[in-house]
Amino acid sequence: MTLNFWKMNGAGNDFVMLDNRDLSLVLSGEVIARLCDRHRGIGADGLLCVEPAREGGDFRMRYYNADGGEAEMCGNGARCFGRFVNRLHEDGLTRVRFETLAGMISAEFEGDQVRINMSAPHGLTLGAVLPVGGEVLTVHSVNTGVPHAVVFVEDLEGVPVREWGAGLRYHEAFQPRGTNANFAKVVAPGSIAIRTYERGVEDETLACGTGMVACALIHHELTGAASPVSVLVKGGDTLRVGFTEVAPHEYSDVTLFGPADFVFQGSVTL
Ligand SMILES: N[C@H](CCC[C@H](N)C(=O)O)C(=O)O
Repeated sequence: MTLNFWKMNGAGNDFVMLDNRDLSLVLSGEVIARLCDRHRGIGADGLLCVEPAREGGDFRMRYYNADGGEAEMCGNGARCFGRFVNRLHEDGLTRVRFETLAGMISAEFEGDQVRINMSAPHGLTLGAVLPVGGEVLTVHSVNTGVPHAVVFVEDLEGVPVREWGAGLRYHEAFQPRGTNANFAKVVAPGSIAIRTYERGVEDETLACGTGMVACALIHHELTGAASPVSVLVKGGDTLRVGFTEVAPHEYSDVTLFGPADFVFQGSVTL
């Protein structure tokens, strides 16, 4: 089997992109993990497939983590997915709606920047006190398409992200599905910096879109910071998270605005 792919990058979170509109590709989790392997494959944090719509969208987005497991949603991946399907239509689209396991997502294009309208966040909780890695952390959580734990710290650079991240990712409080783990610090009101340990990558990534949204919403919850919140990620990009608080701890019109770049095109024969 020969796969023609694009490698794309959303603020440092990187992906293999496949056009499977004819549903001819049937890839096992093992093959996806091999494609994402940084030593034995192309190398990526995840893989996205374009599939035909089933529920009224323009397309269906399938997202798989680097370990080959399917996840409900990927914020950086959704921006790349939007640009990828636009490229498949000779960049003739201005807006695209796509189905995900987390609900309908839409993307609008501004050059190489993309604004996505996220699914409604849910399950927001504040202030759980959890033992992690020999420390006791104050942990907030919210599902922004996938589950996220959020810990605000003073010294972001000093956080043992792999140790604390894995500790939260596998913590009993977040089982059976586990969670992504984010560590954030306030740079200024409405401006935060974050680092993320991603479920299914099982390591820190240079950016996590759903994690940025989770941290921005928690920042608003804790400080009242207005929309949009600027989020500086490990890879050095700053993205914007917009939202409307429609009731206490309830949000609509949640958007994520940032880059989605084509890196290279290729083909692999398996
Ligand atoms: N690793 C996440 C999915 C990808 C999230 C991240 N890459 C993003 O940009 O939102 C999970 O399994 O919940």
